Amino acid sequence: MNSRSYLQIRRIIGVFTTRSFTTMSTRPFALERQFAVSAVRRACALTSSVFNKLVKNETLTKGDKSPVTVGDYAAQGLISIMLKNSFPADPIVGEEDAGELRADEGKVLRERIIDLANEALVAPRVEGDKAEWGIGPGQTKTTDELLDAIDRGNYDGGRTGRMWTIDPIDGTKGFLRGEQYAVCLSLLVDAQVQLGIIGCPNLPLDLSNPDGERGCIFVAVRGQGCQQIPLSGASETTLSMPTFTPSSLTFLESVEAMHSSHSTSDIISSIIGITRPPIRMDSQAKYGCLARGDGGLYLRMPTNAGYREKIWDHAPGCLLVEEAGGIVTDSRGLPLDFGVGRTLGENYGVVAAGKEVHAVVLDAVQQATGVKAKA
Ligand SMILES: Nc1ncnc2c1ncn2[C@@H]1O[C@H](COP(=O)(O)O)[C@@H](O)[C@H]1OP(=O)(O)O
Ligand SMILES: [Mg+2]
Ligand SMILES: [Mg+2]
Ligand SMILES: [Mg+2]
Repeated sequence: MNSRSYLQIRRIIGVFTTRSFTTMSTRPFALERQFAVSAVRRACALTSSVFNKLVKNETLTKGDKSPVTVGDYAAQGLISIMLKNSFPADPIVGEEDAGELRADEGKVLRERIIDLANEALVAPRVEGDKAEWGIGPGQTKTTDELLDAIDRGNYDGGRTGRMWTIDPIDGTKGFLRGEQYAVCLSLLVDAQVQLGIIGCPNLPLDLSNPDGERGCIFVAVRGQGCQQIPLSGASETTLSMPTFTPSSLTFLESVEAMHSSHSTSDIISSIIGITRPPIRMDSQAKYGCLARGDGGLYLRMPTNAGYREKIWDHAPGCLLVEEAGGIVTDSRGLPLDFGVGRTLGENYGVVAAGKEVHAVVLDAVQQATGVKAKA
C-alpha cells in the first residue's frame, strides 16, 4: 500500500470513528429538545407580556366560538419562524391561521401582532439559544413573512414523516382570566410523539405552595423521561408519577364544563370511590401536573358528539405523562391516534392516569359512559 492510499484509509476511518462517536454521545432528538425549550421559553415571555398589556379589542371570536388573542397569533408566528430557520423541511400542524388578519378589518390587530412577534424575535439570546434559529438582535420579519409563518401551520397531518404541532396558547379562556394556560409544542415522527413540551407561565412550581415561584416548562423525549424546568432558570428535575390507590386519587379536569363533562366525571368519581374534590384547571397544564403527581388522574369526557379533539391539544401532554410512568388512552382503552390528521378523529375522551390505577379508572369510565373496551 502506498503512503497516499494509507492516508486516505486513515482519513475514512477517522471520519467514521468521529461520526459514530458523535452519534453515540448525542441522545436522540437532543437538538430538537434544546430548540423546543428555547422556543417555548421565548413564546412564554411573549404571552406573559401580552397578558399584562392586553386590551379588550385584541381578542377575536373564531368560527367555533372560541376566543383567539393577539398573543395566540404572535406566539404561533414566533415558533413557526424559529422552526423554519431550524428544521425547514418539517411541516407544522398549528392551531391558528392568518385568514382574518389578512383582511382589511384585521389591520390593527395585524400591526400589533407583528410588533409583538418582532419584539420576541429580537430579544437577546440566552444560554442554549442559537443564532441560526432566527432569534436575537436584528432578526425582525416583515408583515408578509409573519403572516406566511402563521399559515405554515396549515399542514393536514397524517401517518408518516416528521411534523411539529403548535398550540401557541392552549386554554385561551384561562389565559384571559389570568389563570392557567400553556404554550404547547410537539414533534411527531410517523404519528408517534417523540418530543413533547409545555410551558406554563402561571403555574406554581409546587402546587401546594401557590404563593411560591410560578412558571414551569415540562419536557419529555420518548425514552428519556419527563423533566420540569423552572421558566426562570435551567435546573431540571426528573418527574415520576407517585403510586396512588383508587380512593386516594384526586382528579384533574377542565374549568370549562363545555370542554369536558363535569357530570360524567362526578359519576366516574363516585364509582371509583373518590371523595376529594377535583382540581379544575385550564389547558394542558393538567398533563404537566399529572406527570409530577398533583393528583393521579386526568379525565376529559366528551360533551357533544360533534367535537373533535385536536392533536396539538394532546400530543405533548400525552408524552409527558407516559414518560413520567403514566398511561394515556381513550375511554375504549386505546392509545390516542395522532396519525388521523389534524384531529384525533371520533371523540372517545381521554383517560390519563398512573399505571396502578388506570385499569380501575377505565372500568369506571366504561360503566359510566357505556363505551365498550377494545383490545
Ligand atoms: N367544545 C370543546 N370541547 C373540548 N375542548 C374544547 C372545546 N372548545 C375548545 N376546546 C379546547 O379545549 C382546550 C382547553 O381545554 P381545557 O378546558 O382543558 O383548558 C383548548 O385547546 C380549547 O381550545 P383553545 O386552544 O382554543 O383554548
Ligand atoms: Mg384556541
Ligand atoms: Mg388548545
Ligand atoms: Mg390554543
